[in-house]
Amino acid sequence: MPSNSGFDLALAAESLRDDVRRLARINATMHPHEAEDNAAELRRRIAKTAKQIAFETAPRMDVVKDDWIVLGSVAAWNIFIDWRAFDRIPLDGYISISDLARLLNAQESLPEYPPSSSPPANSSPAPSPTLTHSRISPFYIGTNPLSDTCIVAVGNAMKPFSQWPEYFRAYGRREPVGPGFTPFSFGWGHAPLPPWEVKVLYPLYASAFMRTMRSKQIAGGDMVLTGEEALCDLEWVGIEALTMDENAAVVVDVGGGLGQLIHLVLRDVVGLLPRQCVLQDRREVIEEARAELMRHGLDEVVVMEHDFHHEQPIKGALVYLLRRILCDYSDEMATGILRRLAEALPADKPNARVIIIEERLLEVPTPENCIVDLVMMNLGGMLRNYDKYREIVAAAGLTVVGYHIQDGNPICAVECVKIEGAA
Ligand SMILES: C[S@@+](CC[C@H](N)C(=O)[O-])C[C@H]1O[C@@H](n2cnc3c(N)ncnc32)[C@H](O)[C@@H]1O
Repeated sequence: MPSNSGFDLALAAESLRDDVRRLARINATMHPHEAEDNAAELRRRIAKTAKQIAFETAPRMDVVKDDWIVLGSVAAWNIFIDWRAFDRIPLDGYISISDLARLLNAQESLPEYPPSSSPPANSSPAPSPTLTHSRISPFYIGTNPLSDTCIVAVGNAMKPFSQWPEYFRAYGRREPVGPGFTPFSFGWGHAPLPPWEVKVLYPLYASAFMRTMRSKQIAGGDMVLTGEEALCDLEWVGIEALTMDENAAVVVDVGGGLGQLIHLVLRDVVGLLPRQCVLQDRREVIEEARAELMRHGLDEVVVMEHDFHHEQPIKGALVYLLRRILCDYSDEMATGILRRLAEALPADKPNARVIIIEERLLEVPTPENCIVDLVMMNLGGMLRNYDKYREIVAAAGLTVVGYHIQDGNPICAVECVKIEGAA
């Protein structure tokens, strides 16, 4: 019967039952470890329907309380990650709470409140109280790239979120424009500083953040850059690079982090030489970026310190890449960054361009897309759609010549060239 919200409980329950049977049939044909990573869409649908049913049927107070439990659970896995407690739990066994407490140098009563995602297994043959891994908690082990993403989810999202009431009381009910006085800076106790200056004060957090940028598991982390599968096919860049001086700057990755995108560009774009690529970033990132590129045999990539709010020192490159940069900034600041690149584009290469690659604001935002947008607001930025890109790009003296999106992928690539006659 449909509820007040239009949700048809009986229909949902039937489709849940059918999907669960489908999954059980798939699981039956596979080894449990294989089955875990299979049928992702089906699993997602089951979980979503089950959550909807729970939301529509549970006593209303329980739904409210569930959110409180989530808050506690986040606090628990956050401290377990910080103390590397997950790393101490054997993958195929258990650890007693007292042994864990001893290894963590913590009072025994503290790890007695385990993150809810790692409940002690009922079938554990160990004397209680013990902890075992759940199917999720190995993701929180320090060597797993997802654990860095969890650290960043707390630092960029939960910490500022929890201070929103004070933030908006102090600065008014409007979106931040940056660079300082962002919810992120406020949440970390350094309101006047821009977020990147705050991160410098917390080197462990800053390195966890840089590692997440390298992660292939976050949106846009693993991109194909040529051919039919590419979001934005850069094959032409390699062809053109062959006609250019071997030491000319062809591709400049502005705010390129540890070189994760340059690495993919050089993997895919045939004809482009490492020495024709430039990676620019902040001072504290550059040394690590150089070491990282050397580790991948890309020591000929030119690595330089540069602040993208200032004049671009490399003039006349064929492509300036801005991946996951503009979404951190308000329209005014993003326009400033683009204008520096518009000024650097060569007048004699009409196909030279700035390419923006980052998550876009979806027409029908998914819950994940909404959260990313809110996290960007914490930093003083936002997600944008085609119209919003067109506005900031035009304000910078550029025009959009390509807007590339793919079904089921929130990342977009925006290709921009200089408006003829623009200074
Ligand atoms: C969100 S990360 C994106 C990194 C990389 N472009 C990617 O997509 O993986 C933002 C990058 O911009 C760099 N950054 C921040 N402010 C900068 C500035 N003013 N000038 C140059 N780089 C900056 C950061 O150090 C970081 O590497």
